[in-house]
Amino acid sequence: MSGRIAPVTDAAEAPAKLTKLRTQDFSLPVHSHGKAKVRVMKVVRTEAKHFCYEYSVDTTLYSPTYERVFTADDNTDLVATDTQKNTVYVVAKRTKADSPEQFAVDLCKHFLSEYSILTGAEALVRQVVWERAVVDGSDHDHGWIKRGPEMNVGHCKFDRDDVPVVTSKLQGYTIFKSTQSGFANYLQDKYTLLPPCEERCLSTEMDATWTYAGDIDGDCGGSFDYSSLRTTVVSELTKGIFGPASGGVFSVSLQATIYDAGCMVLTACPDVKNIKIETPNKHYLPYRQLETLGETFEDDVFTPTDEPSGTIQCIVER
Ligand SMILES: O=c1[nH]c(=O)c2[nH]c(=O)[nH]c2[nH]1
Repeated sequence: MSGRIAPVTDAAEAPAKLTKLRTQDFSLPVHSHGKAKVRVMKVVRTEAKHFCYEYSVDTTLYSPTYERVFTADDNTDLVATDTQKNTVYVVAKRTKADSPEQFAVDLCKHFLSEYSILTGAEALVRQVVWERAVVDGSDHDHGWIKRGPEMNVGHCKFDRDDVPVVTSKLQGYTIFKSTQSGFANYLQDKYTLLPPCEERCLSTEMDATWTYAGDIDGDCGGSFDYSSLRTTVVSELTKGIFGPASGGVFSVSLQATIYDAGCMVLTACPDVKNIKIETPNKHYLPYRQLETLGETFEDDVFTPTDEPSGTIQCIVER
């Protein structure tokens, strides 16, 4: 936005402005407008404890009528992207959402009920994960810590006269296994340098995206408890990758491990229709030069590398 605000002159008096240079019109099959990365922190204060929800929100609005904004210099009834930004704060004030999914549904619902010109609304809500601090073994009532790049993401696409379609994502869930992983029996040819191994470290910055099986209540999208479903999804993924706390589970490949974990999610969560798991395989390479330095490599000193990474992914569906 420019800092200079010129008064809007009466169109009848104003000299005509040159507004287009095109010599031909073409069709406009796709258009939308929205605001990206609106950051908001909502603090909920109860007598016993506080809760905090930090979000970065993208909104997108749809209306075929808005074609005229692109093609005919006509901004009539356009919900400005600045208004969309303000709406994020107003809905944050009013919402009872305790999940990014529910906040996304509430935002879409607000836009559709407020502006009849809209045929659809979309919200992408990325939640920064603040972890309650633990002091002397107890959960702190208002202290928080942020660890790692992890985000909880909720997405809602709500077309008028349809039901909201919600997708959930766990982004940047970064894990490391210091044993119980190997990789062998793969194709060996003249291009292969990697030695097979029965013992290695396994690490990934996982993204998991899941969709829901049943219809969401068209009125408010409130029929799923997204927050507790997410807790179950994350705990099944964690269990699937690491195995039991004592002893773990052996990973033959990242492929086999993420399929196993995906199946566990679908078994534990009947409301989840499918889950996409994306795992860049971050390699911890044995630092074998230790031997040249007079030390012995005993599966203990590694060089962390995340580039290049393997890109292992799958969708597991019921
Ligand atoms: O779990 C793995 N899967 C692969 O496909 C692969 N490829 C590779 O070089 N290392 C690994 N590890």
